[in-house]
Amino acid sequence: MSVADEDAENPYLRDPPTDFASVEELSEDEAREQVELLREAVREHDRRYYVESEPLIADRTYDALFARLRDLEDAFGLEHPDSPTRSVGGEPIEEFDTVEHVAPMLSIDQSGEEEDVREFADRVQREVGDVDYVCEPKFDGVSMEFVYEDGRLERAATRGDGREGDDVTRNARTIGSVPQKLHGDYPDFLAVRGEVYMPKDAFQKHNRERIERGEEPFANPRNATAGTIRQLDPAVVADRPLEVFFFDVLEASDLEDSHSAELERFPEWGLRVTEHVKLVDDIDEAIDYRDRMLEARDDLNYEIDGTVIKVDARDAREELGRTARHDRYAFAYKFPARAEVTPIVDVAVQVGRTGRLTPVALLEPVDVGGVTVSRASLHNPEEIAEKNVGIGDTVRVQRAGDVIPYVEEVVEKDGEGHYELPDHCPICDSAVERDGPMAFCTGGLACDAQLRRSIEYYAGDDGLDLEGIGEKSVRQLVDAGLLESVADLYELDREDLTALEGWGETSAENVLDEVEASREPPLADFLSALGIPHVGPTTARELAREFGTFDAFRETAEAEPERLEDVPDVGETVAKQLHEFFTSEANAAAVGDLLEHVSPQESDLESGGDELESLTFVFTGSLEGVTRGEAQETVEAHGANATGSVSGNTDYLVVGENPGQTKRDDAEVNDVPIVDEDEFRDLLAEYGIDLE
Ligand SMILES: NC(=O)c1ccc[n+]([C@@H]2O[C@H](COP(=O)([O-])OP(=O)(O)OC[C@H]3O[C@@H](n4cnc5c(N)ncnc54)[C@H](O)[C@@H]3O)[C@@H](O)[C@H]2O)c1
Repeated sequence: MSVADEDAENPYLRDPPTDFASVEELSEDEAREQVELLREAVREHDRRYYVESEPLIADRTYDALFARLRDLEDAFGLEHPDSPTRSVGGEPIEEFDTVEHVAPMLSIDQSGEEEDVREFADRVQREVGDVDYVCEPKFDGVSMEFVYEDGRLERAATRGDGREGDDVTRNARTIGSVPQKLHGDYPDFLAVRGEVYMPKDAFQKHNRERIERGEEPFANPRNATAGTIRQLDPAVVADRPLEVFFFDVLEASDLEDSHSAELERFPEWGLRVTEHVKLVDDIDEAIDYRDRMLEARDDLNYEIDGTVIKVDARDAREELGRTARHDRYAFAYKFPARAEVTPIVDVAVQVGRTGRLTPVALLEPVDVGGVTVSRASLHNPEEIAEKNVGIGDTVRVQRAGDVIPYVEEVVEKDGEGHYELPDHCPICDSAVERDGPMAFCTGGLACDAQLRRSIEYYAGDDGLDLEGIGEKSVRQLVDAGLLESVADLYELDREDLTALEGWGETSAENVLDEVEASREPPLADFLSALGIPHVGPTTARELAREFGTFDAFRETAEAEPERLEDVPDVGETVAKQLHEFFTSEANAAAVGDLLEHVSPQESDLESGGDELESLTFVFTGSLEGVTRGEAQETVEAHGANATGSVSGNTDYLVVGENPGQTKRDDAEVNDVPIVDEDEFRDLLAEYGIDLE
């Protein structure tokens, strides 16, 4: 990418500005540069949104970037056929067959402003005269093409880039409202467009189950749908409740002469249509329709983000034509973002690494500062009682920085009383105990949630950073009975792993190599990996620096905890936590088991200088001659930071053998230089540092 400063991140990727200087204030060169950055960012946002289903920014922010790009292209004559303003959506993904659509699946021109809707109607009037419009809800789901030949479902595909999409027929067949066979007097060939979605109630239930199983919940029903339809295993899709509304004919061997006439036939053929379709004869009525739907929105069991106004007559549609991106016969009149006040639909309980229970409110999705929020923390039972929050209450939701949203206050009380935590753990059924304002599951590592989280932490960014061991694989390994403690990681063997679904020789080998390479971790990493409350990588580094060996540290923690307070970063609370941790029988046993397999190295954190100060390194894959932990320790000893994940603040990603894909992708997105081991050694040599 051609950015002036190679190390700078594209400013439109994360937290981009949405207020721009007027286009007249830019010189041509500035405009060109901004257009280039915007194109690159919009392409990346499209990929994250359509392909990964994990957008980085809110839709409103994306819309502002897109509009800016279009404005600049128009004002400076910079249109280009490869610009994202000239195409739709994302590329198809590799795992599915790519299929060409029967007819292009375009996007819809859209706005939340009444004056833009009127402008659309004026243009229609100018070009084709008076028309009737069909008004429909704009479903916020995933757009798909369904092809029926002789009444049989032959193919279902995602929109992809509008021309080609992913063939997800096997998944679509598991959706109850997608007929395998049409009824009545259907055309021999029929390609229809429909929107697949997850009903709101099913979404809440599904998210609750995910939270309680310790999985990451989906941000909103649209993401849940997109993530589900792209599952490789149709059984997973069948297990998740999806529905469809059909809303357009893409092509048919026998066409009606209006959209409304076609829609009327859909139910006759078994194609589900929303009951809210309305035929109107002028734009004022279409605007009224949108206002009424805005009021009805919360009563529907599916998400809508506006209404679509479509010219009814087929010949007028044809005459209006299309641009590369959208059909000119339709316009989406979007709803404004929701207010940050919303009802609590349900409460799920999350169990953390230390057994702490966190109640999570499941909300009707609501817009908070441009981000759709569908869950919010209720923190702890004391706070719930204080705020008197219960299921059904309407609450105000807040977000503070990156922290997960929380319920600030009740604005409308639905019933008496407040939510009470269960007295048994939802995962392992052990008794729940209160400790001050908080509640804990007493199951310890016998509780699957605590066990999984401890292992994930040990293997995670703040622990020993074992690539290939993350949330999904830990769940699989625990469910298969292969891990009953953190130490069991060191007992895994090839046969166990390759017998698991989705594991091949290579992935098994990589994980075993990672585990093997972690047998002599730097002391600081080992201390952090134990997951002792309040002891993260920074405190662990200070402790390692102070005590040098694990035994010296443990003895002090057990016998003279007050001495720990001499260490920077350690106060009375942390010293007490450390003492309690090492004097608990269960923890002592768990640490003892680990030490059978692992020998933390003596720390020499003090020995370096500060040559690498202000640099941040991330390592991935295995290096020759040294472990990743040792490489990290070396750069840290010389004043640099070594972190577990790549962000805009990373200076170098050092890539060894079998590197992780996510870190590489993140480095590319953030424009972080990627160096191999030789380059890394050369870089250190420039500072007179030898990697041994
Ligand atoms: N946050 C991000 O990074 C990001 C990235 C890309 C796109 N987006 C968002 O996606 C949207 C643009 O995506 P898009 O091009 O898919 O447009 P869109 O989803 O807003 O509108 C077009 C879609 O509307 C659907 N639709 C629903 N009901 C319909 C009906 N009754 N009739 C016709 N079509 C109907 C169609 O399936 C069609 O695909 C924007 O709102 C944008 O903010 C966000």
